[in-house]
Amino acid sequence: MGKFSEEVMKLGIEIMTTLVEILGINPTNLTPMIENGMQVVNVNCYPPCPQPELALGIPPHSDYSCLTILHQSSSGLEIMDSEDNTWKSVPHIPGALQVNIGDHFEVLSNGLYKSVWHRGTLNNSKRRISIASLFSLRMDDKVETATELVNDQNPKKYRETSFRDFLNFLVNNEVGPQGKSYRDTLKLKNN
Ligand SMILES: O=C(O)CCC(=O)C(=O)O
Ligand SMILES: [Fe+2]
Repeated sequence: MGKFSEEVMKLGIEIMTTLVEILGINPTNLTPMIENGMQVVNVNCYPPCPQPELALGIPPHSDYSCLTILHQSSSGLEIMDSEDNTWKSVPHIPGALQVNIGDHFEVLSNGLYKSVWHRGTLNNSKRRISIASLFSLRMDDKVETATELVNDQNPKKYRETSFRDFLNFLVNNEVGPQGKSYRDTLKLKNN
């Protein structure tokens, strides 16, 4: 697990710095913040469920990360397709890793990158394991929308945030299927 996490972290940093480069924003301050950032590893274990259509493994959410890299032992991850508002299953491809944008990069890119709305479903035949590595900046490092991406045609759409702000939100709010989405609380009112 240690070696896997180390390698996934290297991959995550490479993808995140490339995504920053593609946006054409100044990487001078951002790259060291990404390289010194946090990796939270969620290991999810879903036992077989006799009536999977009546339950969910993980309710719909977006990840509080810049980027998430996920390994799944069998299919079960579903993402919301914003084109037609339906859930689409992410196929299980042995050895493949799924890369999702998280809330941080939606804020940084002023909405050019969209945080992925996703959920974990259950099945009635076999235990499923997923390992999600969530990469974010350090606890008190603020993520803010890149000034290069804000102009008269594209006003700033999000307020700045840190991982600690997210933890405070979790303590003070109801989360889960009926709860508030943290990403929505980051959107500025005039958008
Ligand atoms: O099990 C899955 O496929 C989803 C896991 C997930 O979304 C998470 O750990 O944040
Ligand atoms: Fe997730």
